Amino acid sequence: MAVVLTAALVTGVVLTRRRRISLTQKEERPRPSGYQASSGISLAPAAPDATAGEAVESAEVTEAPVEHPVAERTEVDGQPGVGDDASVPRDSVKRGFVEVDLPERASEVEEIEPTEGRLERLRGKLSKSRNAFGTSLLGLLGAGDLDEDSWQDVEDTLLIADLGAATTTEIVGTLRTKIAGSGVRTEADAQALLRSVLIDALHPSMDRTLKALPHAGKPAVLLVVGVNGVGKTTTTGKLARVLVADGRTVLLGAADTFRAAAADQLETWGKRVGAETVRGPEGGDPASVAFDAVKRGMDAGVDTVLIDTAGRLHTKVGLMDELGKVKRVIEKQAVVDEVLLVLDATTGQNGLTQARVFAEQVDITGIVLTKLDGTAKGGIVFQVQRELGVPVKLVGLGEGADHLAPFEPGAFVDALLG
Ligand SMILES: Nc1nc2c(ncn2[C@@H]2O[C@H](COP(=O)(O)OP(=O)(O)OP(=O)(O)O)[C@@H](O)[C@H]2O)c(=O)[nH]1
Repeated sequence: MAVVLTAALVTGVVLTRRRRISLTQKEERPRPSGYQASSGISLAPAAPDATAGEAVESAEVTEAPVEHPVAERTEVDGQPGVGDDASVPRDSVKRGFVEVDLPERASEVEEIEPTEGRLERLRGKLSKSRNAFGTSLLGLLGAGDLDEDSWQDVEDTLLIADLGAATTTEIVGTLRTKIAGSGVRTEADAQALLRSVLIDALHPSMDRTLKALPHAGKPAVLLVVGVNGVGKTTTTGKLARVLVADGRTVLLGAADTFRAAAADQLETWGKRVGAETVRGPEGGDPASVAFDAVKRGMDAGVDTVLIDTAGRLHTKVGLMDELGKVKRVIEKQAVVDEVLLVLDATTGQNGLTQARVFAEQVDITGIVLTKLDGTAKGGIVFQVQRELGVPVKLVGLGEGADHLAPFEPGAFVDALLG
């Protein structure tokens, strides 16, 4: 009796539990409305209005029956089958080689952003300089009558933004004279005045064209120099892209023989735009690599040879002499059209010291100011041109492959003033 009762009790408990379990509602997962990649990236169709027509066309293409070379098909119903279940008998004619059109060879060369209007497009990258510079200056000048303290603030703002003492004194002097003469009543007046004074201080008449086109049947040769880590290799690579985008053929010379990684880095940039890179053995003579690169460039008939040199501390006399040698050796067979000095805008005054020493060693024809995106001291542009009498030709505004812009005083000042 006890056994029967126990058995009935156990069966009852189990049935109750089962019922309870079966009563628990299965959690319904929301059904994805479209295709969901397993990595969690949600894929969405393109914006409807812009590509509506295309979307319809492609849908039609997808639904159209796929054409098979019917004559050569052996299966008839398209269903898989094995052994005796196969829809195609074993002894039927075997499927032969079917010619399939291969897709056109994918180009390894990347799309390059047009160079025109880059400074305008990248103006947001100058936001640090704009905040430290334009915003406060406009606030001060637009406030109406300026007392001595306000003028002191204007001066301080320019100095903090790295315009240097001489440029600052000049700009403040001009502003004072012009404001005394015409008066500034609104912020718009202040903006217009400041704009014209700053543009003038950037010497807009300086020749900023990059001498990078072939002449007398020989390629243009550009030498890229500067201290370590300023962005020489990156700039050389970005410059190659600018030229290729313009339809030019380019050859790169890796005259940085100190670091194999530097030559690898340059070669990678070259591959991305389909440009050949000439490099030498690690620790080899950079002048000889530069010579070989120019020779190869002439033989191959390219438009431009870009030579990236090793970063050298301007305080090391031997290395600076070596730079002079690189240039002289190239000149045995071709003219060096540009010597571009790359300066890191974030280093401020130190950049100027470097510039002076490099200028003593080789004739600098243009300055590339890199990393302007990472500093509030965009004013260095004013100073470096004044000190060297050499135009800033290009500015680096980021690590992106196309973050190199031609320097245009008007667009630059507009970006600073917001
Ligand atoms: N934010 C920013 N970074 C830059 C810019 N230009 C270069 N860089 C970065 O600066 C670093 C150094 O650049 P490199 O091109 O290797 O410098 P380098 O002068 O060739 O260096 P060495 O060969 O060691 O002398 C890299 O991380 C670049 O991505 C720029 O305009 N903006």
